[in-house]
Amino acid sequence: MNADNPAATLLAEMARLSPQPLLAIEADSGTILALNQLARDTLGLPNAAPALRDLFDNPSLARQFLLIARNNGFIRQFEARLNLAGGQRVWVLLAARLVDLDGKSALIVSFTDIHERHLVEEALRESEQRHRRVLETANEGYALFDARSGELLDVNPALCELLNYPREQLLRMRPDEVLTEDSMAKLFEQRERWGSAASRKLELGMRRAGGERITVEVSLSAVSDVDGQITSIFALLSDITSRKLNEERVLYLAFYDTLTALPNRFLFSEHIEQALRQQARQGKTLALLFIDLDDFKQVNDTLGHDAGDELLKVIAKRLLSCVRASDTVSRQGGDEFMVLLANLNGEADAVQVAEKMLATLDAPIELDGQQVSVRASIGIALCPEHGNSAAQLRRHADIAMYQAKFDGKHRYAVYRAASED
Ligand SMILES: Nc1nc2c(ncn2[C@@H]2O[C@H](COP(=O)(O)OP(=O)(O)OP(=O)(O)O)[C@@H](O)[C@H]2O)c(=O)[nH]1
Repeated sequence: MNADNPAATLLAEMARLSPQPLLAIEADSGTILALNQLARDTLGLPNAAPALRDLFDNPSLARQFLLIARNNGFIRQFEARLNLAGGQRVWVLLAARLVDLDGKSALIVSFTDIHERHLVEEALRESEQRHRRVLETANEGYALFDARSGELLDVNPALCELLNYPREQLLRMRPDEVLTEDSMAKLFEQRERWGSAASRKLELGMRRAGGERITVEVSLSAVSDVDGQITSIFALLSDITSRKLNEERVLYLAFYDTLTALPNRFLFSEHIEQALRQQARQGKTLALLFIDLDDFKQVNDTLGHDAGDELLKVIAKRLLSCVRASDTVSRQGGDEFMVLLANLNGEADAVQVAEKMLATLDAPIELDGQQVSVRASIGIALCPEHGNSAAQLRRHADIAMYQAKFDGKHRYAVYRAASED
């Protein structure tokens, strides 16, 4: 112990025992004046200590460090990479305080090894930047929104383009300004059930700036905090409007007649099966009416095929006007239509509809300035009287229709067992 200056001896002893590396540096030149054993070992310095700038792997950072310390009198946190013993270069967090040393400014400097943390943070920063670059250049729209308020937190350029809004405007908008009402309800329902799954796919309707409606496929992923609470939702959106329209078109073509927009043969068969099941439960009468236009060929031959098409469309509308919403009018092909009447009390009800159809069709139709008159023959088959299957009913309505043609056209005929011969 230094008997002349016990306090100095104590300080020297404290510095020796400190778990922190400590250095005393001349504030102007950066020359190292003293350092504790831990600093000496960590930095691998010889007894003749070099200047601070030799310790920094970036000398301009060393200059900056000294400047700040001199100006502020202290530095709480300063990240730098130091050259350590054995040639290692390690990230450290430096702290410093300016002190007066016999009229000269000196700095007491300590540092903590943060190499691992720094590398992890750097990797995170890089990965964040990579992800951001992917999102910035992606064709898919991206949105991050608050799980509780639904507020949009982030969007990428593809989403701005998809919805046709500038980024700043989009970020200020409420979800219900871009989502349709049903889609809002769908999303809300999802939110209630978020806990059960980490990600979901939904089809949602959206409105672009200007009002155009689009359909998007949205993949939603929940983002949780350390306590497992869902804080935000990450959404990737792709425009599937044209795919949906194509699907709808394909479905439409499969089930509907493009000329008249009536159900086609295939969809009509489905309706018959359904009606037969209902008939079996309720026991009411079901009627199948087979309608074939009379002498339609003449219309085509005299006025042309396009006029014939127009006529078929008018006839479809007129037939529809004769039935209830729960009945089905279909076009089977050519000039043949079939109508399914459900929940009848008996034959008389079916006959009444057939008579109404004949009368309605009778009214002249104007085509290209000409008055055209179209008539039809109708065959009627009833369930259960004339059969319990779609095939039987079709066959018997067909036979009855030919009976009507045979009897002079422009009339209806109800199937009679004898007429099968
Ligand atoms: N314009 C038009 N004509 C069609 C279409 N499909 C079939 N046709 C025509 O409809 C006519 C049907 O004739 P048919 O049922 O055989 O005979 P019809 O002249 O109606 O005589 P009857 O049935 O005996 O009263 C034919 O000339 C077909 O070419 C169509 O989609 N559009």
